Amino acid sequence: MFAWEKGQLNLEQELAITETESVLLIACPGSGKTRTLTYKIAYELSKIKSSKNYIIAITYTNNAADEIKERVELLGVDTSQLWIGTIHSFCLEWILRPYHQHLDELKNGFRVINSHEAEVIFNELCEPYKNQKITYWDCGILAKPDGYYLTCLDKSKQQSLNKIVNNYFNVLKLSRQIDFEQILFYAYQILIKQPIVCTILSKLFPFVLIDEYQDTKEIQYHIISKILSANDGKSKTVIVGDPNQSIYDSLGGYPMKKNELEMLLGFSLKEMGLTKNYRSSEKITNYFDFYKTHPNMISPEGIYRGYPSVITFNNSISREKLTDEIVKLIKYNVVDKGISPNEICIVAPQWVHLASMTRSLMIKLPQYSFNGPGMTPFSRDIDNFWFKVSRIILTEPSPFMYIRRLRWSREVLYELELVGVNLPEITNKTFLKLCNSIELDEEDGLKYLELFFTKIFKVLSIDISTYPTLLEHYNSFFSSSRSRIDRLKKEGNSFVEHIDNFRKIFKQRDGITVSTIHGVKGEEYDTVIGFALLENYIPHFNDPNGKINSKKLLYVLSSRARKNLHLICETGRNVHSYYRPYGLSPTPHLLEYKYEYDKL
Ligand SMILES: Nc1ncnc2c1ncn2[C@@H]1O[C@H](COP(=O)(O)OP(=O)(O)OP(=O)(O)O)[C@@H](O)[C@H]1O
Repeated sequence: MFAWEKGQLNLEQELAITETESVLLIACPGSGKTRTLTYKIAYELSKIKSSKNYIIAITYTNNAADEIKERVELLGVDTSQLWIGTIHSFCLEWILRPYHQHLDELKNGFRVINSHEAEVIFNELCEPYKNQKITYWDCGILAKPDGYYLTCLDKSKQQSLNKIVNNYFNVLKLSRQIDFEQILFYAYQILIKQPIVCTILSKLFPFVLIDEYQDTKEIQYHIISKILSANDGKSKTVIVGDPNQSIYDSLGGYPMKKNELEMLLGFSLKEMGLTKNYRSSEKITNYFDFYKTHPNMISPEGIYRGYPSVITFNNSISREKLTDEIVKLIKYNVVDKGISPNEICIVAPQWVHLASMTRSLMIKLPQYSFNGPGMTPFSRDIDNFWFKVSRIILTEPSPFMYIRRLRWSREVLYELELVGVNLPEITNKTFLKLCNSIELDEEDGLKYLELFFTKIFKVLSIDISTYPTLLEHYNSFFSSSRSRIDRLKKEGNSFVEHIDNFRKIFKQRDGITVSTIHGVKGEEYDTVIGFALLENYIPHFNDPNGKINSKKLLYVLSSRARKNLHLICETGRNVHSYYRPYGLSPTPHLLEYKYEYDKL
């Protein structure tokens, strides 16, 4: 049985790990959820009785899956019976690929399109609706157990949108393609039409862990419950998350109530909690407590508990002086407070505010490097074969990255095997060695990758044009990257094409981070600087649950900080001479909170 040394876990964490019944684990920010999940997975792996069983862990992002998997490996546990990934990967790997023939819509094969490809189709279909101002951005679709729903709240557009979405589905059907929402929808259809699939899967999985349940969609709860409920409660689960940090309401994510979950699962859940915050100072924990929307216990216990935090609020700075104000705060934190630039994060509610801010800061602070948004030359399209190869090509062969790159190599070889490429001589180690041995003198990132791909596949004697899946993925990878780069260049990011910028995507945190609130979910920094904290952005102007969602966003933003927190509501954004002469007002919850902020 997997065991740990005394002091590595607190009592709450230990109880959650050793509990033999199914658990709903409510974890406050910074409570060591990742550590607890890592040990829980290792513990469950060590309890496995049959070589046919798998421990399943569903994470919100592929990055989280990578991080948890590596941490389990570092604990020295054999992970060959661990499957970890997002719900989309889970549905593809365990339901759609093995059982697609049970569904008329998929029985002749299918290909998953990425968001860029979906955008291209929608852009064309929206053309005739230009005068109604309907664009791709209105075409959000949410899969629910009983069908697809539009996410656009503007009722006047809905009739046209229904037509567009119908046409979109027809285009996909004709080309035997499916998108991300359809992955979930069809997976669920297979489970309800073929209960035997649920039975088979439930017998394979003695334990299923669901992370970030507060951002889980209704159909995802149904998919997991259908499987778990098929084993008369013998398959156990831990469902973990924090209802206070549920910020994906607009995408259909919500923390399902315990009794509803139990109804779906057909068995009861023991409610447990992680209440000790190891991240922030007492001052910061007390500050963000105001924004909670669900009652919870939280007690600061970490090494920064007594840190003399500085919390500031500025609602008088003008938009013109905003960059200078942020420069001042960065210098204050680095020079006066001794905080490393890597530990500073600048956050705003929307991407649009961040791209220009990153550029201005890069000019004013050339001595620091910035990890800004909108600089990524290709999307993290984790299901694309060439994206998987790129991860290996664009990362350095360092001891620190070895385990990760070896796993990526294994994934690449597995994908090749799936499409019918036979490489009996090549192991993950030899594939990695081969990638490490190739040297190219090319500065343009896309050309570099093209040349690299050609070289590797020449050495392996693989003609990709004879493998339709590889070719489709190749075209999709390059066309979506090209259009992304063109857009970024038009916006003024001239460095975006350079190979060094491509390499940055997979680098560990390096420099000051600039991100949205949604983007910093799960992360932690010594100092957090938030700006554009204004009505219409927090909450979003068309959010029907705006009041509560605004609190949740402020909760997530403030709870990322270990030491210092700076909140800015600049004046002069979206000025309207009659009804908004000073621009948008600060987010109402910030004004409501009568906190005694520090003065700098
Ligand atoms: N038992 C423990 N003793 C001391 N430190 C701990 C313990 N467990 C976790 N930590 C530390 O607490 C910090 C926060 O942990 P983690 O990032 O896992 O939080 P989290 O619960 O996922 O937070 P959030 O939900 O806000 O993203 C980490 O630096 C971690 O090393």
